[in-house]
Amino acid sequence: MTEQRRQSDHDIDSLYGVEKPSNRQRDAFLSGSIPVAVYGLGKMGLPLAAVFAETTGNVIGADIDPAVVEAVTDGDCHVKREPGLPSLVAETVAEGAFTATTSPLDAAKRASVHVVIVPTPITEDNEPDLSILDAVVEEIGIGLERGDLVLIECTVPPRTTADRVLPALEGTSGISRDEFGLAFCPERTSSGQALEDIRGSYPKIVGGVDEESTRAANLVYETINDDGVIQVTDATTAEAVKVFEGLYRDVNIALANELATFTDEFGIDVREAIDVANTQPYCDIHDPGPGVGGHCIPFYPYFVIEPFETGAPLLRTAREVNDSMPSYTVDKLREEFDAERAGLTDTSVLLLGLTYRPGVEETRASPSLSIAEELSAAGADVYGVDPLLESFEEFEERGLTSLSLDDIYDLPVDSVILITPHEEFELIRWDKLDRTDGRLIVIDSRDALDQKVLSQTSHRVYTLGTGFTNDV
Ligand SMILES: NC(=O)C1=CN([C@@H]2O[C@H](COP(=O)(O)OP(=O)(O)OC[C@H]3O[C@@H](n4cnc5c(N)ncnc54)[C@H](O)[C@@H]3O)[C@@H](O)[C@H]2O)C=CC1
Ligand SMILES: CC(=O)N[C@@H]1[C@@H](OP(=O)(O)OP(=O)(O)OC[C@H]2O[C@@H](n3ccc(=O)[nH]c3=O)[C@H](O)[C@@H]2O)O[C@H](C(=O)O)[C@@H](O)[C@@H]1O
Repeated sequence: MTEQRRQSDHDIDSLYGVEKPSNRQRDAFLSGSIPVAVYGLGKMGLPLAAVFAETTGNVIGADIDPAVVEAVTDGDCHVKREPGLPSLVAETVAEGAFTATTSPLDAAKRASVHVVIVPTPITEDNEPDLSILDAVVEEIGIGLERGDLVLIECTVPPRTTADRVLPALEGTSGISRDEFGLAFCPERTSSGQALEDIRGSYPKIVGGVDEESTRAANLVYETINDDGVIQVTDATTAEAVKVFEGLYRDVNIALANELATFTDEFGIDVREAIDVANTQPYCDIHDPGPGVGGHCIPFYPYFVIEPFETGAPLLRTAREVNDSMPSYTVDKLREEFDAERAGLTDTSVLLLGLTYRPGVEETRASPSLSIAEELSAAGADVYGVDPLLESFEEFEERGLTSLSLDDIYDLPVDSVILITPHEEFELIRWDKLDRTDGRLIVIDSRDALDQKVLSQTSHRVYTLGTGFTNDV
């Protein structure tokens, strides 16, 4: 770690508009004489701050959550299931390369490079909520100095950096826009592989509000991203790149989900048809499932649908299709119980996997939330297992009773819906799961269950996008 740092170059303490050769600026950045502040130390911000600390030796993390700051200060890693992150946080904190504060203003006054990676959620009305970003930008503006560089990494609607952040920084700091740098440099990382992605699974994108901002941002990210940096025309282009990645994904998943609803009428395994269609290079249909969760993909479409006049019928329709999948999943189960003329009332349903995807302890927009709600409303007894979750409050509010994986064998369960295929579910002993009166109905919404194992049971298994796969 320390061998990366060059001889300290104390007469360079900022990057924007500095009339020094780029290699001298790079050496100064690597020597730690240009302090970096990272605002937001969550799933994305903590690994990012740790990598900058490893690289420059001089990072101040700012997070308004005292528990987060306390953990970092103690060298602890509060973000779970990120390979390599606990040791990197411990090392960089022990080395004095990484400190944390609950005051963004304190960080802003001490840093010359400001990296913002705080939440940019949407409101109940699906409007982008940039209030957290605005708050951080205001603090940075107060602490801003000439030559500073501000890098926005959190996903925002196109035009936010140029039309909202830039004027806010000028207004709060009193410094004119040609005396500090501002660029949009989207975070393209996936939870569970954050360090690998940040260090260069794919290129970093940078787009500045002016050429000098783009140049300075490029210099910063070239020090941490081994796959290189793509400089785009401006900040809005960079914002569009990030949002387009997410929009592509939401629309593509919607196509896969809509195709899956043809399974029974076509009488085919739609998943097989998708896999084979994807064997030619210009087809990449994604996987059908019970819905699209997380705090990114389900929300990015609203960063384009809501703030702009231009119509977005395709984006809206894709959201409707994906948002219909939890009900579609419940309907598959309902059809089964209706066939027995029992309906869902007083049946017991076990939900396997409540987070939005395997291995990530996140439940925002998770399909399991609406599936639990709909089943409870239909009069079913709903149980749920998720080995990643410690709190089930938002599910209990929806009528779900949480269980540990070991408890499921004592349950008088009539049906099981596999929603999120955590690897722990591979240990389930399906032959020990039995229904009191009749055959256990299993809905595999992710095509994740071992059909060989299930074929040795009498369970009726319906796989979303495939149909019945064990209908003896
Ligand atoms: N989670 C993901 O997979 C990805 C997220 N992103 C972007 O990164 C942003 C952050 O995502 P995560 O790290 O997952 O969120 P997170 O919820 O895990 O962490 C956000 C952190 O920001 C802190 N925070 C909130 N308000 C603050 C303020 N005013 N000042 C300082 N810190 C504040 C919170 O205490 C929390 O620790 C997202 O909004 C998204 O735009 C981008 C790519 C991937
Ligand atoms: C294009 C892309 O892969 N973007 C990533 C995505 O990460 P995220 O954690 O949101 O996971 P995801 O794999 O997109 O899954 C989102 C949701 O969609 C579902 N999903 C995903 C892929 C698929 O074929 N079918 C499907 O139903 C998942 O089950 C999940 O509920 O969004 C991140 C983000 O932008 O926040 C981004 O940085 C990540 O690289």
